[in-house]
Amino acid sequence: MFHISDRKINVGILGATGTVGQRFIALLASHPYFVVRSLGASERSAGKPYSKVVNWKQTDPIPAAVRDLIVNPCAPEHFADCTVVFSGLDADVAGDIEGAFRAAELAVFSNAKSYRRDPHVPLIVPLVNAYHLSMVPQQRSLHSPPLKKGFIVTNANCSTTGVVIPLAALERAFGPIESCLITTMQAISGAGYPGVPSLDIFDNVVPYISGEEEKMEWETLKILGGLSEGDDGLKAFDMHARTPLRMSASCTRVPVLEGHTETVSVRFAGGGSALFVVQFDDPMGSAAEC
Ligand SMILES: NC(=O)C1=CN([C@@H]2O[C@H](COP(=O)(O)OP(=O)(O)OC[C@H]3O[C@@H](n4cnc5c(N)ncnc54)[C@H](OP(=O)(O)O)[C@@H]3O)[C@@H](O)[C@H]2O)C=CC1
Ligand SMILES: N[C@@H](CC(=O)OP(=O)(O)O)C(=O)O
Repeated sequence: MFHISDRKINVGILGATGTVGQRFIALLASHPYFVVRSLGASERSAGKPYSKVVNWKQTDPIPAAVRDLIVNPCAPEHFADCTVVFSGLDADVAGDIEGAFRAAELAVFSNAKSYRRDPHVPLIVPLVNAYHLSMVPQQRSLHSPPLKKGFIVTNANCSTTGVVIPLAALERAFGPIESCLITTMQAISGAGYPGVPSLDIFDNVVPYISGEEEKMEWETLKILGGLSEGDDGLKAFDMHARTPLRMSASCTRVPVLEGHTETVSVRFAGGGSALFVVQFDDPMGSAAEC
């Protein structure tokens, strides 16, 4: 009998020295079929052993399998052994680098925002819209030149991820939502390391996180909306167009180390409303509790 764990898949991590990259390494350390083969970071870290350049912030020690790996520059030729890369790159550089890895026929799963608005890139929260992965063949075929294996898939903003899970469940139970009002209380871990200055966050609530509100409003529509097909035969993300959804988010940062909280108020197109609180421990996407 075939067991998936019999088939090892070599993976690389881009941005391996950062907060998200470290979390990837910790999560993959005892994975049954992903094996971390290559680590990438900036020229500042490249050429040195991982343990010497990383400012390790996880509770468990650096896994033995990666401690002594020499960090590579983020160029596809250093990841020739890999079929998949997970990216925790700084968004300022993720666009070009992830694009080059896709063009080199690697499967790229990114945490950065750079491709989330791309009309051919799925923005996936697995419990909600895994079916959006059906966009991948079109993404490959429209690439110039067309690709056989390369593609990019992104995950969502952490606050978006936490809220779309209950929103999708509510829509399944009670029909389309027509308006949604969210207030977030986001932990400082979401801002990475060193993150928010202590004098700004200690004994305070910071009432604004740059770009966060727009991301929550836009990403929610892409994730909860379906797929439509145009006259040209191309698939498109319909952005909840069949039953328009008005989103309004207000994002704040609170002096909590880990765990975002959000209060959410929704009104259903068919009448009725709901008010709930969602709390999740891991900004990279653990299950939400309502
Ligand atoms: N989707 C989600 O839930 C979340 C997504 N994010 C996103 O993930 C990404 C990483 O965040 P975070 O880990 O906090 O960031 P960090 O600043 O901690 O890490 C950034 C990483 O990018 C690398 N890097 C920076 N510049 C370059 C370059 N020119 N070439 C190659 N590598 C480079 C750094 O390497 P070096 O150490 O050598 O400088 C480091 O490994 C961001 O885009 C962030 O917005 C973050 C939190 C949650
Ligand atoms: N903005 C989130 C983390 C983050 O980096 O989001 P994004 O992946 O959308 O850039 C926070 O500060 O808690």
